Amino acid sequence: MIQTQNLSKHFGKLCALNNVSVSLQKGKGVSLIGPNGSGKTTFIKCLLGMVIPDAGRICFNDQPILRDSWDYRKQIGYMPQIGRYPDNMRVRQVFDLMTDLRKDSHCGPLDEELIEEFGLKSSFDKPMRTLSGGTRQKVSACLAFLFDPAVLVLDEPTAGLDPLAAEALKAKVLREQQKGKLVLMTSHILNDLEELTTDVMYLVEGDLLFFESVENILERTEETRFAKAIAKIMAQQGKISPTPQRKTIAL
Ligand SMILES: Nc1ncnc2c1ncn2[C@@H]1O[C@H](COP(=O)(O)OP(=O)(O)OP(=O)(O)O)[C@@H](O)[C@H]1O
Repeated sequence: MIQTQNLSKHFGKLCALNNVSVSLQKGKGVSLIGPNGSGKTTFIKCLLGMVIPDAGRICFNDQPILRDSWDYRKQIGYMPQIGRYPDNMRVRQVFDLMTDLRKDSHCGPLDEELIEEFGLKSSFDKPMRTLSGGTRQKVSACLAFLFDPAVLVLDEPTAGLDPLAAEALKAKVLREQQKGKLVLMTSHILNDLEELTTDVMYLVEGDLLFFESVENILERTEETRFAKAIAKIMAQQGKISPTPQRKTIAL
């Protein structure tokens, strides 16, 4: 569904992504894991066309993504780490605006399941600037699912959500995955990823350390729990490079 080949991105001298090649398939729950600053958000933004890679190729449904051909993005629902919205717009207006922008390309029914489950309609008349951080996250989550996209990209989806809302979101992600959608997500809360993950994409300092199924990871770490297995890998990784020297390029 999504393939990257030798994807690289530098910010000045800093190498944020270094020759990353992966294949993300439909029906999978891919967790993008790695220490702070390892390139997770940069990778996601490259897929979404929000960051332009310096080198490499991205294919969506076997078609290479070319500059200025953004149509594929309609098939991706994106929940950003921090959702930014016009402060004075009411929640209802944000949803109306998004629906209006998509009315020519989206003809199926809107997926309002999460709006109902979060009870978000009770906040529909509130201006965005007055929302709590968690409610703002709920708006971002509901928008990501609204147009029933084939791919969901969720950057720290449960951060700031109360436990009930986090569980509702996880159950929704699982249902969509079971329908055959591809879900790519990041989180530092490994327990939140446990039920949703089929494969792990592990980045360190812009390098893809491994892309591996959960079964393989459990087997090679001799652990039964996903969170423990990943923590073990992270600890080993920390021992290998206790004072990480970020790769830079000579300009
Ligand atoms: N626009 C930018 N300009 C300069 N440097 C950037 C920019 N965006 C990201 N970086 C740098 O690239 C590196 C990778 O950042 P990125 O946000 O992709 O990491 P991350 O793995 O998502 O981190 P976190 O877990 O903290 O969210 C970091 O060193 C970051 O400071």
